[in-house]
Amino acid sequence: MNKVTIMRQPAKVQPEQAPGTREQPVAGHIAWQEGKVDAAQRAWLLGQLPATVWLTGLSGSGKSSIAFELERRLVAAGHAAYVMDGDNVRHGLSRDLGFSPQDRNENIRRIAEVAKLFNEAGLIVITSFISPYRQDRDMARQIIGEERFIETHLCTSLAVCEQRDPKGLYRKVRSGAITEFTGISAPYEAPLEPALRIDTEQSSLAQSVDAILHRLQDFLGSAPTMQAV
Ligand SMILES: Nc1ncnc2c1ncn2[C@@H]1O[C@H](COP(=O)(O)OS(=O)(=O)O)[C@@H](OP(=O)(O)O)[C@H]1O
Ligand SMILES: Nc1ncnc2c1ncn2[C@@H]1O[C@H](COP(=O)(O)OP(=O)(O)O)[C@@H](O)[C@H]1O
Repeated sequence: MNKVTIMRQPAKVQPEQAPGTREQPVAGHIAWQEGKVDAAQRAWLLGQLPATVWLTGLSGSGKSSIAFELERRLVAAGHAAYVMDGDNVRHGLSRDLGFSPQDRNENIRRIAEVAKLFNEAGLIVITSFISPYRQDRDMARQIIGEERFIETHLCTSLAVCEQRDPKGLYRKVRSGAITEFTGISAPYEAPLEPALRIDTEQSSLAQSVDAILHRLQDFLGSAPTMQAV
């Protein structure tokens, strides 16, 4: 088999997490299996470094609109990107979960683990979840890895979100048809030091996406070169 030498190791590529160093202990009799392709080779193949743009904000703050436009712009520029969106994930992966703090925690844990796998496959992942609890976002950061985690707070005010009410949910909340609704009858804990903070009342969709693309520049630059010897 050819031995592969990475000529320029990309700064952001993280070593694989060693088994046994995980936060949660894995069940006994399960051994970590090493693959034969590493993160640097995938980066070379795709011409990008993986990252997760973690959008967080109230319902109606613009998460889905920004996520799908960012994905469109990235793919149009030749990048491998994928959106994980709250409503869509709750149709499948998290269809058994509701909106209690415990269920939201499990939802975010699952999403973070999937985002990590997609990052390991080399993709740029855009997640679009309210993710209202600081502790849950910190868990996601830990699972995905600090270097790859770009926390982006859409800080659009509750008043503006409620005025937009794109799905008519706030109206239903006010009539009592929906309980535990973030921002009204359930908390939203704003990030203290996000990588990016965007108020979609002040920034247009295009300006918001431009700001995230700017922050992603280091990941989209030239890929490391690889030489087979
Ligand atoms: N009680 C309650 N609170 C908040 N949101 C609710 C609720 N019930 C339904 N919805 C709809 O579910 C979407 C949020 O799901 P998420 O997976 O992003 O939520 S969380 O991150 O687990 O808190 C959310 O999507 P967005 O409006 O895009 O934010 C709503 O459409
Ligand atoms: N600058 C903006 N960025 C994103 N969405 C905006 C902006 N200005 C107005 N909107 C509108 O606000 C609504 C946001 O809804 P959505 O993207 O579904 O938010 P969320 O996913 O956070 O619930 C959409 O109807 C969108 O057209």
